[in-house]
Amino acid sequence: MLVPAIFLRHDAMEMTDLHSGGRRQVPRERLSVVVTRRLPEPVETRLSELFNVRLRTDDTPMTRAELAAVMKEADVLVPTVTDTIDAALLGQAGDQLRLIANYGAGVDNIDVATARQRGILVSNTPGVLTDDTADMTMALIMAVVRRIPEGLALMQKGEWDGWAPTALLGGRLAGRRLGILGMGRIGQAVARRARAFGMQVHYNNRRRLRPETEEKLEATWWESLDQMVARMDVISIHCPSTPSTFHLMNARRLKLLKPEAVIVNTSRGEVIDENALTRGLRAGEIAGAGLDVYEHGTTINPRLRELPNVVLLPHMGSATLEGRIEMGEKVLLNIKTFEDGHRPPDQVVPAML
Ligand SMILES: NC(=O)C1=CN([C@@H]2O[C@H](COP(=O)(O)OP(=O)(O)OC[C@H]3O[C@@H](n4cnc5c(N)ncnc54)[C@H](O)[C@@H]3O)[C@@H](O)[C@H]2O)C=CC1
Ligand SMILES: O=C(O)C(=O)CO
Repeated sequence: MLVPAIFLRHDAMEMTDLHSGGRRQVPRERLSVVVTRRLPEPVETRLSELFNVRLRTDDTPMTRAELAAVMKEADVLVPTVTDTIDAALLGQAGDQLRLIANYGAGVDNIDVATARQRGILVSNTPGVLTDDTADMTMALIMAVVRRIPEGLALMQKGEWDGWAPTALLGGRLAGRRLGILGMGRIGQAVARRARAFGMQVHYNNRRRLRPETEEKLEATWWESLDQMVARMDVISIHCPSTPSTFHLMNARRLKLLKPEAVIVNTSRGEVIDENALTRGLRAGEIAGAGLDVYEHGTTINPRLRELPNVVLLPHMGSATLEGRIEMGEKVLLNIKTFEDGHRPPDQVVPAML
């Protein structure tokens, strides 16, 4: 693996004095940075070299009280996607808290609008986890459509009694219609993979893609999500969790799915009404589901676990060592750029959401 550039720099204690025409290097106090979870070791090491950092010693999430306490002291908070940084916590934050550098692409865990009102910048880690999450999406699509967990269970139980012409028949991906909801970075990476598998790619997005991008992806645009949902064999969700995407896949829309269709979600659980999905799956109105994320965090509808046509993963879409180190690199760059007096390259503002 290539060592990212940020891990090779050693200018932690110096900054260019812009007022003297950039000629003088001036020492300055290091930013105090608090990280809420354990991060891959190279990331923690580099953070410690660059900043006055307080790392988490055990790999448990901070309690709300711990978050409130560190937000009173830090210049920069590095939370992860499971830390809820809401208006109440932001209201108690110390005046010196200037940047929340999220270790994650999704920022639905942070009240970005309130942070902005309080003059606190927010940044995230987009792009570096696109391929990994798209790979996992394809893995989920294949697992559900080709019934991989059922085969696995048979083998693990030692119950396989040999090849049979009619055993565990799934569906062929080639030719199937994939409807992508949210055609941003990950949606487009899924589209490219799906085309390689011979799937027909369709999409609904807040904005239609440029014609050349659409052409390159060989993707068909649907202005109406309802109409797209009703015609697809697979629906894959890649829009962020925002007030406007909450339960976008609600009971009414789930009912539009063809009974042989499957639904996959590696975005955020809140986009699907999980209870309605469970009902639809149990009633045979939806053929299967592959989920990496859940509406209520780790509290998963127990009925989902009982269904053989449902594949559940523990939010591991971006879980590669490479991706997690590159997410750290993004966090480092965002903090360092901010420390140097510029906007973090991955700043998130409410208008983007
Ligand atoms: N499972 C995992 O481990 C991971 C999950 N994620 C999730 O994936 C999400 C997407 O990530 P990216 O593709 O990098 O984001 P992105 O910002 O590049 O793409 C999101 C797309 O959704 C579209 N969108 C927003 N609201 C919409 C609506 N109401 N209807 C239709 N389309 C809408 C946007 O226009 C944009 O094209 C993240 O916000 C995060 O929640 C991201 C990384 C890893
Ligand atoms: O980055 C994100 O948004 C995730 O869900 C975890 O990588």
